[in-house]
Amino acid sequence: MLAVVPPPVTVRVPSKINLHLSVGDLRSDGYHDLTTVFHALSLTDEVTVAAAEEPGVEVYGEGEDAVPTGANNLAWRAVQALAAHVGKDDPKVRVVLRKGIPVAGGMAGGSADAAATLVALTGLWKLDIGRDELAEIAAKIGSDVPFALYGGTALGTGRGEQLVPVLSRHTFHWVLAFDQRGLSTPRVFTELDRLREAGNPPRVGSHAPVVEALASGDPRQLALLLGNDLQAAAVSLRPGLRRTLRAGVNAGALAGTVSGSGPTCAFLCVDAESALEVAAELAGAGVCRTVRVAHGPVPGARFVGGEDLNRPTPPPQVHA
Ligand SMILES: C[C@](O)(CO)[C@H](O)COP(=O)(O)OP(=O)(O)OC[C@H]1O[C@@H](n2ccc(N)nc2=O)[C@H](O)[C@@H]1O
Ligand SMILES: Nc1ncnc2c1ncn2[C@@H]1O[C@H](COP(=O)(O)OP(=O)(O)OP(=O)(O)O)[C@@H](O)[C@H]1O
Repeated sequence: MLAVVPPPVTVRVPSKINLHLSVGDLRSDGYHDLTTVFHALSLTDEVTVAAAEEPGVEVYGEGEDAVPTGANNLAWRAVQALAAHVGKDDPKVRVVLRKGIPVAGGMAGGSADAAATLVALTGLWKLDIGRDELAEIAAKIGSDVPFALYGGTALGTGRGEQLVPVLSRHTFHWVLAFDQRGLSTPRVFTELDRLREAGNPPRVGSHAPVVEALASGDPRQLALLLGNDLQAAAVSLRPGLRRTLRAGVNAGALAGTVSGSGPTCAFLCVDAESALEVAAELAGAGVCRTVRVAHGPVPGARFVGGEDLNRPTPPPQVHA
């Protein structure tokens, strides 16, 4: 009898920025308590999973050479975590990543791929597992993985894995400046600890005003409130980011912030038209590798129709 091979499954997954990121002290488990407002952006990765005799990971697109394809790829860790959860040993799966999210850019690209892989495998393996059960598996893979499952705008606490949705009435328009190289997340947290031991870098206040600004939907109000405790550490490790942040505001953005652990800078613009103008001017300013426009909030990891494993990666929008 012929075995029936299920068709490949593709999932699109958003990147994130942190509109507000307050970092507490170092915990005994090596993590820091956080309070953060996550915001999912339309800059996405696509993940296809397919049954295959030769299991493994393939990576195409943004930063493909910097992404491991072995057991430490976060997408492969998701395959193993879900397989263990449902008692499948030796999962025969091929995972194809089409990356649009910058690698080690502070936009949770690897976490996004892990979240997308979990969702895609529920389709491939026909599993009846809801988002909340997937989120528990996701949190074991990384602090940012659960948010990529839900998307939207959410308040994150704990390591960032405990989530509550936040009402956001408006589509906000962003310009993203990718840096030449990535930054290691643990290194940026360690640099913040060092800066705090040496002095008193500024700390962001409460997240409450950011939540109010999101409910009002006014980008000008939100722009005044963007804040990230990791920004001082990212700038300390990559001083050129100061120039990038200034250049975005000089180009007409309402405000700029380092995204998460950096080095990507996110600039909030008044509307879609302004974002295109800011992107064009920033691309010409010579302060970053590549510029993209994006909007948020957008939903979390979602199935995409029309499977084709050989589909090329979409071209970038604006180049520096
Ligand atoms: C900077 C953020 O992107 C903000 O959303 C996240 O906190 C980072 O999340 P992530 O990349 O999923 O991080 P994980 O893979 O969980 O952790 C990587 C490393 O970052 C540091 N880390 C991460 C999260 C956290 N709350 N405290 C930390 O100190 C730890 O050294 C940890 O070993
Ligand atoms: N699927 C993946 N995509 C990108 N990087 C991956 C992946 N799997 C493992 N990695 C490794 O993880 C490192 C961090 O990648 P990632 O792109 O998730 O960083 P990040 O966006 O700064 O993360 P975060 O914002 O969650 O801190 C990379 O340098 C790479 O070596």
